[in-house]
Amino acid sequence: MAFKCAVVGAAGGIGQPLSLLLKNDPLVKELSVFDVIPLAAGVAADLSHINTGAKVTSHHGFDGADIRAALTGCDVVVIPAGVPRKPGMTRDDLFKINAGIIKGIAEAVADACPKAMVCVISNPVNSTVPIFAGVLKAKGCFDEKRLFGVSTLDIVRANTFVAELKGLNVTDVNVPVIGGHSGVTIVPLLSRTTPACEFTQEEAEKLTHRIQNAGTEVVEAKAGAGSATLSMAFAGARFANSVMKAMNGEDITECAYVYSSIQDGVSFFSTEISLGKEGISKINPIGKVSDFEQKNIDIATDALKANIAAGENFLSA
Ligand SMILES: NC(=O)C1=CN([C@@H]2O[C@H](COP(=O)(O)OP(=O)(O)OC[C@H]3O[C@@H](n4cnc5c(N)ncnc54)[C@H](O)[C@@H]3O)[C@@H](O)[C@H]2O)C=CC1
Ligand SMILES: O=C([O-])CC(=O)C(=O)O
Repeated sequence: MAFKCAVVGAAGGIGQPLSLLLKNDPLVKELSVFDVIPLAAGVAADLSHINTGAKVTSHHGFDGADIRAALTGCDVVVIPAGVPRKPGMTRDDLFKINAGIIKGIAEAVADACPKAMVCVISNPVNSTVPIFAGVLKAKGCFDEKRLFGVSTLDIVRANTFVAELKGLNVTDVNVPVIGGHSGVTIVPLLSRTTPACEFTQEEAEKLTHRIQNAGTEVVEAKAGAGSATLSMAFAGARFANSVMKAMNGEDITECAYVYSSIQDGVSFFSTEISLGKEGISKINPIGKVSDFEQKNIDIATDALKANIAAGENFLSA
């Protein structure tokens, strides 16, 4: 079975290559391209000339009716809408603008496609996902199995950096990355790398630091012109494809930042999740970790408490 998939923020740096990758995904039967800016129509016209199966439709505009029309009938909604970082900013500095953007999109999802699988890319993910959940709860349609904060780029990066260091074929490597998606909340579980790898303490510390700061590496390299777009499009398309494969009955495991009671003290956390026809079928426990990783999990949990509270307070203000 193939699905109707929307990209919200489709004219942006991530949105355009993400839409391209989804247009090329055989599991997408219709690609609904949405952005507030009129460029969405041009992106859709461009994509529509590609001879793959997905039919392309497009909507744009600031009127709530436009986004609701784009979302109607969608099975999967992927959201890279909102402002990216510039050098010197943290992801939390984006909260002021992106919190409001995410709230509006969540209201539209609740009205137009409350049963869709929702994949939130917009930063700060640690706070935008709690905001999304809060809006759906208020609208009476929150299904914790269908809301995902996309942290896949952290896994993609960890796999790449470990393969480079250990001389492995990168497509064989899998490093679970748990916690959240910013700075110290990003916790790679190098001890659980497959295929099994040994790391010295120095290697583990250096790799962890690089994975936690990889977003900043790109922000600085782009020198004011934005943050990761191409690697994020790749990661977002991989995650959406995993969700759709699971909707078709395949057993799939991915890490994602979700509503979870796995970690004491926080209501959202990323661990490995099993995906099925109805979204999350199981949230896997953290499992065995090294002392270094446990210390990082504790630091991440403290930081996440504040990020989640910021999201919840935004809605109650
Ligand atoms: N989760 C992750 O791993 C990553 C997240 N990001 C985040 O993704 C977001 C987007 O980044 P870029 O594509 O580089 O930014 P961009 O500025 O190039 O594109 C954002 C797009 O969102 C659109 N937009 C703004 N408000 C909207 C609304 N209410 N509805 C629909 N579209 C709207 C804009 O018109 C623009 O086309 C940023 O918040 C960034 O921090 C970026 C990289 C990785
Ligand atoms: O660093 C940023 O601002 C964008 C992002 O989330 C990433 O690249 O991981």
